Amino acid sequence: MLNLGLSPLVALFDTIEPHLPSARVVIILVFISVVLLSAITQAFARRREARRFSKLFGCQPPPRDNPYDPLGLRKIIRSTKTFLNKQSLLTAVKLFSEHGNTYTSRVLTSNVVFTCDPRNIKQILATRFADFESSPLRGHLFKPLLSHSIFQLDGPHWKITRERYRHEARFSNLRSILDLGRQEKSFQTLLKCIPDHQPFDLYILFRHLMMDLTTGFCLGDSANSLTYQTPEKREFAEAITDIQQRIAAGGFVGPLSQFMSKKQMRIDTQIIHRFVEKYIDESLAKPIPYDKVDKQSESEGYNMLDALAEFSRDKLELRDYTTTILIAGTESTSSLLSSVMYLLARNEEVFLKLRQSVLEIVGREPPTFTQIKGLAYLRCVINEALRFYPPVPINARIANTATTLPVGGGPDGKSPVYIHKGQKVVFSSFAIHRSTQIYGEDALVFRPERWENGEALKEGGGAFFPFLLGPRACPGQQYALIESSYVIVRLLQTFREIKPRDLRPWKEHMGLNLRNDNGCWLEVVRDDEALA
Ligand code: HEM
Repeated sequence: MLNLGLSPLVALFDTIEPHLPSARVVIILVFISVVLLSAITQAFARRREARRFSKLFGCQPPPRDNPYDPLGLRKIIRSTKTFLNKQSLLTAVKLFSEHGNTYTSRVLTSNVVFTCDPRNIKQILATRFADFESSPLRGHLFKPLLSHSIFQLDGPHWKITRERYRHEARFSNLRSILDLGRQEKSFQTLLKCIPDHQPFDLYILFRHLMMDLTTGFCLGDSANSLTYQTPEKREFAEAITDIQQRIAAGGFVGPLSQFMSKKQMRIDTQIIHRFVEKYIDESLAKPIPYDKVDKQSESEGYNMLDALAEFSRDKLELRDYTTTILIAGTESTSSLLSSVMYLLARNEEVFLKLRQSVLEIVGREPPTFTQIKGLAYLRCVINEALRFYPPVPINARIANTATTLPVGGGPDGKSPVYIHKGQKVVFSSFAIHRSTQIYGEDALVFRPERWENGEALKEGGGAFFPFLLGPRACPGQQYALIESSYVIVRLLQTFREIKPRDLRPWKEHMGLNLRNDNGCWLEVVRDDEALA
């Protein structure tokens, strides 16, 4: 062997080799370096872009909620604690009063913007609608229950789905889908469950009522939650209630949802899919077009599944479309109904005024569409209940491009705010709806009169959005309003007194929809003149 004088080097290698990191450690180190490098490059690129936006549009950073919390860990612990103590919404209101209507908070590696300024809300939901998305924030939460539902889509696919609800499911023609006969039948069943001279929880009854009405609307068959349920229907109703709570919990814990057990969610999903698919098979077996003779009204016997099956024979698609509405239309409306009755029971003057207007305009008979639309004071009461307890009290979007919010930056909060691609913006209808700047000094008083003559909304859009605003506003808004109005009118025709039977204060319960954790305990007095 040639002696090149390398023996000292070989000896050195022999000494070092056992101490060299294994291949796995090298891979991890390289991975961490790449992540760090890309984070640093991204931070520099963002800083450059922020400077450009500052020059172009005068953007300035908003105040920071947790400047001494670089990883946002304190923020995460605080948010989890307030969520568990059922104080999230009031804490959010407090944070806005401390930092102003727009501020940022560090949450792990990202800077989240929180806003309750109507001008920013209008920008996110309407003016710059195309700059923001929602599917990256919640698409995964609905899996495996839903695959490509409207909740999980943005852009052109979302638009197509939205149009199909409008035209194929006929959401654009309310009178052709809202079956008032079905409403009356379910209302009569509800009445049988309400005891005389005894406290009862109306929230539970409303939840069952809405389950029955929504299954009737979506599948053409009631879940019979208010009466005798077959074991199959009971299992389905329980599964769909349970899964909504799990989806919501996943949303609240954010990235930690990866560590939550998905076992019960999979079981619920199987039950719901099996149940809905049975109706899909039945619907697909019917000849098209479906029999439309012998109907008292355009909407009689309408169900969304049959309407959609006239256009699509795809089982998965039909399952997604119907299951979405079973989720969107049940708890939201029972939450609204409970809030209205909770507030009416505590505001006797409003109750009496509303009852008088119902008896004058509608009388004792079940209301018609036209009569419901003519009940102006009822609309004021519903608006005020939606202002107080919006069923969707908090929401979020993620920017899909570099963009701006019109206000919230700088020491006076008047400058625009730069939003980088991928930045999350959280906005709260609960906070805006309680703002004294918008609703005046009596913002925390239940006063439906503020809605008369559009007085409450003189500030313009963005200050009241229980159904959201812009292209993505709730497509079921009119449906939900007429459906709820029908039930409230019938209750007011039937009962001449409603008394609260729970002295505990209202307490937040955040599922997919907001409700009172203590339910809606009431006692009612029937009007002898009411129709049976
Ligand atoms: C009081 C009752 C209701 C309230 C307060 C309400 C509120 C909302 C809100 C705030 C959104 C927007 C969610 C978001 O994009 O972040 C929404 C979306 C939606 N709602 Fe409602 N909703 C109600 C009832 C209903 C009903 C009865 C239906 C169907 C019959 C329905 C169907 C939908 C659908 C399909 C979406 C998704 C729209 C889209 O992403 O384009 N909702 N709703």
